[in-house]
Amino acid sequence: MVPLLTPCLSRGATHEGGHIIPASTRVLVNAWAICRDLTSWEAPAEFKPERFLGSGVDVKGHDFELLPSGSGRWMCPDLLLRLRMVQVILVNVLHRFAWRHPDEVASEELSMEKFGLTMPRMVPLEAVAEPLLRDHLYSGP
Ligand code: HEM
Repeated sequence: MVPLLTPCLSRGATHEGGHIIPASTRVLVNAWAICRDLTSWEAPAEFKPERFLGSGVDVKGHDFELLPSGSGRWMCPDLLLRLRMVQVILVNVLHRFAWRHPDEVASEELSMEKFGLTMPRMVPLEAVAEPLLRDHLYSGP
């Protein structure tokens, strides 16, 4: 995740969410804080992908409560490719391997993030992959 979107400069005076933004103001949108806002999300810090089932909220920049790739003219041009790649990679690794963590680890420890330009994990994720298919299906062409 990228916590702060690309800095913008207001061309004219405007107001947003009760705040006055004078002309020529440098504005940083805090996407991290937006997607943890309790007025939009229930238990935002919990990993609950099912919250999106039937919600109509997506990541393509139309829903301002969730902006992992920004929005509008300056949003990330890689978004659509990335959405496809995530599906292809995830389906492949889940189909071919059973995954588990090597040790007993509390789930809170697993989800901790480190702040920066991007937000890497606090503790690197270790995972053990056990093949689910027959051996010859893992060899190259
Ligand atoms: C997980 C991977 C990625 C994430 C989370 C991500 C996220 C973002 C975000 C949040 C922005 C700022 C959008 C805004 O300010 O409204 C951005 C901009 C941008 N991203 Fe990505 N990005 C990713 C991967 C990539 C890749 C692989 C490329 C290139 C191949 C790329 C190219 C760009 C470019 C060129 C911009 C600037 C767009 C502009 O200002 O016109 N991104 N990205």
